[in-house]
Amino acid sequence: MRPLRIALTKGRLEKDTVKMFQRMGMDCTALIDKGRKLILPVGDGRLEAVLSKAPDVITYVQHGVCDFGVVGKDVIIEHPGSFYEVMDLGFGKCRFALAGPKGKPFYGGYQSKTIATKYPNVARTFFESKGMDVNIIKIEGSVELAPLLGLADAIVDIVETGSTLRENGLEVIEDIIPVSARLIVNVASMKLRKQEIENLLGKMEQAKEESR
Ligand SMILES: Nc1ncnc2c1ncn2[C@@H]1O[C@H](COP(=O)(O)OP(=O)(O)OP(=O)(O)O)[C@@H](O)[C@H]1O
Ligand SMILES: O=P(O)(O)OC[C@H]1O[C@H](OP(=O)(O)OP(=O)(O)O)[C@H](O)[C@@H]1O
Repeated sequence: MRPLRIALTKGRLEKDTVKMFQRMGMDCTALIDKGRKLILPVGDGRLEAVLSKAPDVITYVQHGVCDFGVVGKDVIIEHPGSFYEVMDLGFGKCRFALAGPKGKPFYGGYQSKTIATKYPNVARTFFESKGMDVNIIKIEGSVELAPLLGLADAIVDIVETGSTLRENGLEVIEDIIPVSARLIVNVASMKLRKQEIENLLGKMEQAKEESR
């Protein structure tokens, strides 16, 4: 049988996952010294990590080529799919917020607003819940630029410390929803490799408790 495969969101969440694996007593040398390699053994070789972009983590888990995935709740909300979301991993904590130029009232006025975001579904759902009709423009990164350049009235984006907003003359208008990293599991793997998966989940829970 092939090793259990876990798809990791490259970057921030990958680093926090390595720390979690280390607390679980797993050898992460290959993951740390990975160079440009994208599939790496973890621990004794019964687990391998696949490094990918966040939305692709969901794609690989949903198709069953990876048994697990570590992905932000932000990405799960934006790209819903069929998989089990089994654990809040307790890292990658941030929140979705509506933000705009400091001191400039957002609500009110008759003209419909333009919102820039990397998360159009999240933004649409948020404004629908308020009964507000807005124009949404998809931006791929550094969304804070859009109001500065006059493209948008406000943004819906991830906020952690608030420094990116502050340093660019923006402020939170309203918090939307808290976000953290989640462990997702393929539906068939959960049945077919139940014992191995439950074993690993137990160790992850323990590592999470230890990090508190
Ligand atoms: N400032 C932040 N603080 C904490 N967690 C964050 C922060 N920004 C993003 N995240 C979480 O980490 C995940 C990965 O973010 P990361 O910035 O590493 O990649 P990305 O922005 O999605 O992709 P890219 O490689 O295109 O920048 C996000 O989906 C979110 O859950
Ligand atoms: O509140 P803060 O602590 O400043 O963090 C928030 C910033 O972090 C994320 O950006 P990221 O670094 O992922 O860059 P990108 O969105 O441009 O890829 C997010 O999109 C914000 O820009």
